[in-house]
Amino acid sequence: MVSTSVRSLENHSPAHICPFDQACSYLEWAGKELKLDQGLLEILSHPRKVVTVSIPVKLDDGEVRVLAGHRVQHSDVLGPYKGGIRYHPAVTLREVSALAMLMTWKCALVGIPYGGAKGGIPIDPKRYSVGELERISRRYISELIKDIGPAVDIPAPDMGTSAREMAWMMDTYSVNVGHAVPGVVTGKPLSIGGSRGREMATGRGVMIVVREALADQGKSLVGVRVVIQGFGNVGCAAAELLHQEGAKVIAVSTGAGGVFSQTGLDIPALKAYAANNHKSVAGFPQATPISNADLLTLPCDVLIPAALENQITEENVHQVKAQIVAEAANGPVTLEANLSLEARGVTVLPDILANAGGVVVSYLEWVQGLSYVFWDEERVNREMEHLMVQAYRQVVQQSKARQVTLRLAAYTLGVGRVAQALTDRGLYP
Ligand SMILES: NC(=O)C1=CN([C@@H]2O[C@H](COP(=O)(O)OP(=O)(O)OC[C@H]3O[C@@H](n4cnc5c(N)ncnc54)[C@H](O)[C@@H]3O)[C@@H](O)[C@H]2O)C=CC1
Ligand SMILES: O=C(O)CCC(=O)C(=O)O
Repeated sequence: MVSTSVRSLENHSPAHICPFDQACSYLEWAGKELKLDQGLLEILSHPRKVVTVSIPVKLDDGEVRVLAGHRVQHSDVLGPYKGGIRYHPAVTLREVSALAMLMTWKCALVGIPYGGAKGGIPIDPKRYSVGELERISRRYISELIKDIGPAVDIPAPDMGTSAREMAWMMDTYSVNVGHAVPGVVTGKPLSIGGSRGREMATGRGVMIVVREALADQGKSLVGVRVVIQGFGNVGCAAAELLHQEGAKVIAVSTGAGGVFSQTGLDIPALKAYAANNHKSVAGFPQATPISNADLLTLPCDVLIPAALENQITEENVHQVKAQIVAEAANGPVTLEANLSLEARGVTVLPDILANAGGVVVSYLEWVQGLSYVFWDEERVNREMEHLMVQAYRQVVQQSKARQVTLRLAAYTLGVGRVAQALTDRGLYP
């Protein structure tokens, strides 16, 4: 099974592990378990549409730079394409294609009526001024104007983007079509139709599935030792909520390094420190510095990679000491490392389940916007928790029924539902 259009591209991913090959391997694995036809798998392994646009931008010093902006629409069988936009130097078309495919299985798994997409621009946003980022975001969306829309493709934040970029994108789209269209993006500020609870949603979803997995082992979150790689939107929210629930977050990191405390970090203080320290946790008092590599191998109960893909690989998997690995990031554990963890009895909560809280609240934001009725945060959190716990239970049930790990259970549910819809719609055979 080869997706020639995307696979023919060169791979520049960290650790030389191609995220798109990984995503196709997971698809193949699920397809084999489900005994899906090869032709059906062939369709599912190809993104429906791959768009790369040029983004000319005039920098503050007058230099003109032309950036590449990608948007990959993997599947719209279940509904409009849905997925975040990433600003990170390691963005490639292969990476975006892999992440788009994951979005398809994720939305199907949690039962929301969306397909999967992802976007990205290979830039380090820290190296651009706010004005430059605004010009880049607006031009990117202008170039994609015919490819997105509230019933077509709905972007959202991912690494390196936030409500601020979503507001620029919503405004650019709206100005182009001549009226306000809040439903074109999710993860917007509250002032223009954002949803309460979206900012914390992905981290909250991570906390919920970790809590459920611990409960299935007869444990609670209280006193559980947690290590988190990444302290951005997802990692910081997960740390805060786990801390509130009584877990002991003993180490966290950002790209600039991490901090460790055997007795548990003061997360509210660390959050305030990072906010005043260019989003970095390095140098936080009352904690010991730790490298990102050492952080991943700390003795702990729960390890939460919440940054980039391919962080736990064949190289370091044997040093991982956690009992539960919750994939808050997309694709942080490679296929081989995942098999090794599962063989050792480590519970791996797969990305398409563990980090689905974000897209679930994006869906709730879209629903609120389309119905012009906005909910309080308690209601948003309650609806999200219901969908997350339901998805977790279905994955556990599938895992028991098929005698497979949680990852394969989640993938068979997600892939199976898309395959069923494709067949019911008459798109296959
Ligand atoms: N924002 C969202 O709603 C969702 C995000 N995700 C995934 O979660 C992950 C994190 O996304 P966000 O928190 O939104 O991004 P973010 O940009 O807000 O934060 C990323 C964090 O990772 C850190 N980081 C970057 N490179 C690192 C490295 N080499 N080692 C350690 N830390 C590093 C950054 O310093 C930052 O703390 C990504 O994989 C993303 O796809 C998944 C679902 C939804
Ligand atoms: O909120 C969304 O629509 C997408 C979030 C996302 O990019 C992800 O779940 O990886």
